Amino acid sequence: MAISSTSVALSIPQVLAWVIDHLVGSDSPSRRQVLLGGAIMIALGLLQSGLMFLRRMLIIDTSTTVEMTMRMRLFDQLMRLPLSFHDAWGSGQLLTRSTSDLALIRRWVSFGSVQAITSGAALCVGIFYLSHGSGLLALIFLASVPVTLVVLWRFQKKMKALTRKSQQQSGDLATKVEESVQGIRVLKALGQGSNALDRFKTGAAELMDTEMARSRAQGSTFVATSTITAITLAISLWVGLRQVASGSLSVGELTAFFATIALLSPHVERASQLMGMWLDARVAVDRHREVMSTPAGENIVLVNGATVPAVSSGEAASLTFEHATFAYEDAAAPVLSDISLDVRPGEILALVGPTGSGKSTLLQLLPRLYELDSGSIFLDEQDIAQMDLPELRSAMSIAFEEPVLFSSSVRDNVLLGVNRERMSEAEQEQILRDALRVSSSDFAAQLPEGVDTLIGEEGLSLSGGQRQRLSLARAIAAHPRILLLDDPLSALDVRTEEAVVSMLKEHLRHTTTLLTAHRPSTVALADRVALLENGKITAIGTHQQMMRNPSYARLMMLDEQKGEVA
Ligand SMILES: Nc1ncnc2c1ncn2[C@@H]1O[C@H](COP(=O)(O)OP(=O)(O)OP(=O)(O)O)[C@@H](O)[C@H]1O
Repeated sequence: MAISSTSVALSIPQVLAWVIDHLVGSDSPSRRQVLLGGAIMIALGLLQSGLMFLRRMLIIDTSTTVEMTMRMRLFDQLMRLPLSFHDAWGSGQLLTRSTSDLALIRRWVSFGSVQAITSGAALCVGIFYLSHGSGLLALIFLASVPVTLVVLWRFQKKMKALTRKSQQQSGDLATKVEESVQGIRVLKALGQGSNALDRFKTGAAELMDTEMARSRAQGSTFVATSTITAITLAISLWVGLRQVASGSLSVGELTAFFATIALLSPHVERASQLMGMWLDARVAVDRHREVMSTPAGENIVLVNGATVPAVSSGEAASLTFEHATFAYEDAAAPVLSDISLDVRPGEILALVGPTGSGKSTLLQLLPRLYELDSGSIFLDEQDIAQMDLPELRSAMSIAFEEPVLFSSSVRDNVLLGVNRERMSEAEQEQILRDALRVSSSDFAAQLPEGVDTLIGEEGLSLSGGQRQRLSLARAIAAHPRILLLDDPLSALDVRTEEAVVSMLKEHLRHTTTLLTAHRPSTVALADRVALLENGKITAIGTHQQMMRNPSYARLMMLDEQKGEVA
């Protein structure tokens, strides 16, 4: 459509030449000839408009589909990428890559690429028509093309670096906004709002400088290409008039030449703008590829509708660690080294150790949020490294130290890991009630709309303890074969903790549970305790046996004292 409409537009000057040479130049043009000339020009104009309309209609669907597909694939990739990737990337960078970068790509697909085709076609058809009239004039125009290309080549070299810088700075700025909004309470409480604003201003000013440099480069290139076009026109006019005077060119042909040039020059002048748009899209595609080409390895979410299996309940499983060693990326030393440990089916094992000893890390190795560097972990007799991730993860659920709730109802948050499709409403209701009861989340019934109250970022704010209890309810609701609890009761008062501990103990009889704990009252849940020090298990036994271990006794006593003070 683009090529057709451009060809039609460029054929109008040819009709104009015929009108001038045969009608204006003739002594007595017939009424029929005048009407025919006018009718042909109007018909061509209408045809061109119709083709342009179709061109726009056709590209809308394609460009929005391209954008949506890329966005979905990016989100899918983000879900699959390992935690080590997310640890290293700022959230703002991922945000801009999934929003504004994709909008730049859509702009190129829907407008830039079509414009490039239109300009290319215009130049080819235009040069054909120009050479048809006067070869010399066509040569003058052609001579300006390499000069324009050199200007554009220099422009794109400069512009590419600036475009990359600008998109990177936009991402950094988005990260700053995200962090400040997330940490708004800390900033306000510490009176750091103005400092945060200063940091933001610095980032915004840097982005503005880059954008100004881009605009300057674009502006000066526009001036340069326009000047080249103007000089070409001036030379053509001088040569053309001499040719008309000498009779080697008709007035109609000269008029057609200038009418054609008038149609071509916006394409040449707009070349820098088009190139800017192309570079925007190209850099955005490179940035998109950076995320997409990172090996994901997690076959868990599929764009085409396959769903992740929910947590499946079943027999409690045994867990065996054999010389498991793990180091975070770029860390000098392993966080966990040579861990060997047996957890029996249905056993509750507490991991106790000083802050930073690697307890949370050990829990996160089980669903393979991080992969072991050496050694193995067996679930029953199966090496988890050989298991399908969906199968492995459906055997367990985890409550993290930082309880995360989604913008949804209490019900949806608690039943997140439950396979609701295969359950009746009554069964779901029963599971929800049990999970809320065991986690002592009776406050949910008092919320404005009970368990249907919207919570999370866009809903009602809950206290730290309430969030922690709902997070615990979510972990236990699915009755997993293995339950991982990362200091699940740390935000609860002593009395609530006691109530939860006694109910949990009963509830977890058929679940293998690994929990991290600081307080003796939480350790009371466990059948056995493992002491983790500097990434190694240094002792294991029941709480009573372990109290003979001086390090363990010191840790427990310190925590008991803290509890009493509190
Ligand atoms: N995502 C991460 N990337 C790099 N290092 C990390 C990461 N998470 C934790 N660490 C480091 O690993 C070590 C162990 O952290 P971990 O959270 O497992 O300790 P912990 O025993 O659970 O501590 P706490 O009792 O305070 O929760 C710490 O030194 C920490 O700085």
